[in-house]
Amino acid sequence: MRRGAGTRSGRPFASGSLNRTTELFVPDDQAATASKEKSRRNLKPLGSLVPYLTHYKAMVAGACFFLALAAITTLSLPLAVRRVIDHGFIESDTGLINAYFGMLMVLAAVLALASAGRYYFVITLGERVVADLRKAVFSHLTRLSPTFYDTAESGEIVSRLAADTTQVKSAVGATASVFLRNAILFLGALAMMVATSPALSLIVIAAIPFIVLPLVAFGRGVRRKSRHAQDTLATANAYASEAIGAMRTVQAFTSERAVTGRFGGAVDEAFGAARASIKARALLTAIAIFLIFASVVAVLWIGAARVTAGTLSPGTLSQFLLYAVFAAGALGQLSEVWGELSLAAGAAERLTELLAEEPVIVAPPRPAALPAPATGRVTFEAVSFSYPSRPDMPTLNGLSFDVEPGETVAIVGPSGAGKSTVFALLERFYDPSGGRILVDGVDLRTTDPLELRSRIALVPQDTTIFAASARDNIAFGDPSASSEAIAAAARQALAEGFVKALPEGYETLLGERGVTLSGGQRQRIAIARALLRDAPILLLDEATSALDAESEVLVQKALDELMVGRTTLVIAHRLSTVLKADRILVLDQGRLVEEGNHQSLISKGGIYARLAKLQFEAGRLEDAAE
Ligand SMILES: Nc1ncnc2c1ncn2[C@@H]1O[C@H](COP(=O)(O)OP(=O)(O)OP(=O)(O)O)[C@@H](O)[C@H]1O
Repeated sequence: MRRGAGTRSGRPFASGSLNRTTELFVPDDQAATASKEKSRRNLKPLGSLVPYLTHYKAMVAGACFFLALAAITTLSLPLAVRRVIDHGFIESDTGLINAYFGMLMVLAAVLALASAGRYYFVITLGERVVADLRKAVFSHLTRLSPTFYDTAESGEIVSRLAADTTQVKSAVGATASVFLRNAILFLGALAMMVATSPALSLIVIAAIPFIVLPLVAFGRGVRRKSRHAQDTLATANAYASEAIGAMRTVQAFTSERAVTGRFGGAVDEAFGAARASIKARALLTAIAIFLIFASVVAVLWIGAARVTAGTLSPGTLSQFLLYAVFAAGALGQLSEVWGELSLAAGAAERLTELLAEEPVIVAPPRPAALPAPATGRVTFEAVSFSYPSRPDMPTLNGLSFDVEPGETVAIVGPSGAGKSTVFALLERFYDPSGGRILVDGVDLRTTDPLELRSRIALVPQDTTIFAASARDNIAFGDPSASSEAIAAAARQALAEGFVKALPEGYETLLGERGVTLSGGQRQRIAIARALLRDAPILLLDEATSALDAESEVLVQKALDELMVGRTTLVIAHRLSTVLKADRILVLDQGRLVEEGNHQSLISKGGIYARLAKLQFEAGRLEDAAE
C-alpha cells in the first residue's frame, strides 16, 4: 500500500488530460497536435457552468436587467449630446440647454445605479457559483478510488481546486459581465451608427473584417501561450506543496539548496512562460488599439469633409463618432476579455474533466445487503491482484484464507509480500483481478462499498492527525458521536489521561498549527477512533517504529480492549502480537506459504522461522528487559 516516490511521477490520469506535467515531456510533434486541438476549442466548456447558474435564477435575472439598463443608458448618451450640439448651442435657448443637461444628469444617475447593480449581482453570482463548484469538485474528489490517487499528483489537484476555480470565478463574475456589456454595447452602437448615418456606417462595417480577423488569428497564439504558462505554474506549485509537506525529510537530508534550486527552476520556467504570454498579449493590445483608433480617425476624417461640404450636421457627426468610439471601445474590450474567457474556459474544462473522472469502485445498481447482525467472517477465495498502475506485476497470487468471526489472525511476511494489499482489497479500495473476497458470506463486488467499510475499523501504521480538535480527531469516523461516547472511547484507548492534560483538553487543536502528539499518543488516538466506530472487523497495521516500553504497554493494553469480540486481522511486527494471535498467515510474493501458530511454524523451520528470528529478535530482547 505504501507508495514509493516513483509511483507518483507524472503518469497521466485515466482521462489522460489532467496531468499537465507529462505534456512537457511529450515529443514536439505530439505536443503541437495537442495544442492545435486545444486552440480549436472555444468557450464551450464554460457551458458546463450553466447548471450551477440555474440555481440562482433571480440573481441571473438581476444581473441581466442591470446589464441591459447600463448598456441602454450608455447608448442613449450620444442622442442627448447630438441634441445639445445641434439645437442647444445654436438656438441659445438657456431653458432648452438646461433641460438637455438635466436629462444628461438623470442619465448619469441611472448609469451609475445600473453599473452598481450590475457589479453587485454579477460578482456575487461569480462568488456563489465558484463556491458551489469548489464544493462539488472536492466532494467528487473524496469519492474517487485510490486508483486515481495512485497516479495523480495531489499538489496539482489542489492547485486545480484553487487556481482553476478562481479563474472560473473571474469569468463568471467580472469577465462575463464585461463581455456581455461590451457585446450589447457593440451591437447597440453598431445599430445606432447605421441609424445615424448609413453611408458612414458602410465604410466602418467594411473595415471591421480587417480589424477583427488579425485580432482573432493572433488571439489564438496568445491563448496557447497563456495555457502553457498556467501549466508550468501548476507544476511549480505541485513541487512546492510536495516539498513543504516533507520539510523534515528535506532538512534531515540537508537538501534545502537542492529543493530550492529545483523549485526556483520551476518558478523561472513558469515566469518565462508567463512573460512569453504577456509579450504576446501586449502586442495584441497594441495591434488592437492601433487598428481600432486608426479606423475611428479615418471615419472622423471622412465625416469632417462631409460637414464642410454641408451634407452632414456637426451634431450628427458627433453622435456617429460617439457610437463609433463606443463600438470600437467595446470591440477592444471584447478582444481583451475573450482571452480571459478562454483561459477560464480552459480552467472550466479541467475542472469538468476532474468531475468526469469516474470512481472505479462503485456500488452495483442493486447492492446486496450485508447480513445483520454482522458476524465478521472474512474469506479470500483464490484472490489474484495487480495494482492498476503496475498491471504486469502480480501482487497477490491465488490467495485463499478464511477468518472466523471473532478470530485474531496475524499476517506476517517479508516486505513487499502483499500484506497491506490484503487490507486494501478488504476495504475494497481495489477489486481483485481473479477470485472473490467475501465478508459475512457476501461477495464485496455485489455490495455497497460504503456499507462494507462501515463494518471495518482500520488502525493504520501511521495515524493521520487532522488539524482539528482532539475531540474531532477521535470522532473522525463518527462525527455525530456524543461527548460521552467520545470520552468513553478515549478512556478505553487509554488516551483520556493525555488528552485531558492538553492545554484545552478535548478542544485542543492538534496536528498542523496545533499540538504535536508523540507516536504512542497518535496510536492511541487511532485506537479511540476505531473503538468509537465499533465495527465488527478490525484491521490493524502494527507500527514498526518502536515505542518506549511504557507507551508500548499502554498501546498494547488499548489494543487488547479494541480487539475484544471483533474479527481482527493484524499485520504483525511484534512477537507479543503473533504469540497472542489465534492463527498466523505467512505471505510471500503474494502467496500464502505457511499457516499455523507460532510454535508450529517455528518448528517447521521455513520462512516464518527465518523471519521470526530476524524480525522478532528485538521484541524478545525487549521482553527480556522488562
Ligand atoms: N498503490 C500501489 N501501486 C502500485 N504498486 C503498489 C501499490 N502499493 C503497493 N504496491 C506494490 O505491491 C507490492 C506489495 O505491497 P504491500 O504494501 O502490500 O506489501 P507489504 O507486505 O505490506 O510490505 P511492507 O511490509 O513493506 O509494508 C509491493 O511490491 C509494492 O511495491
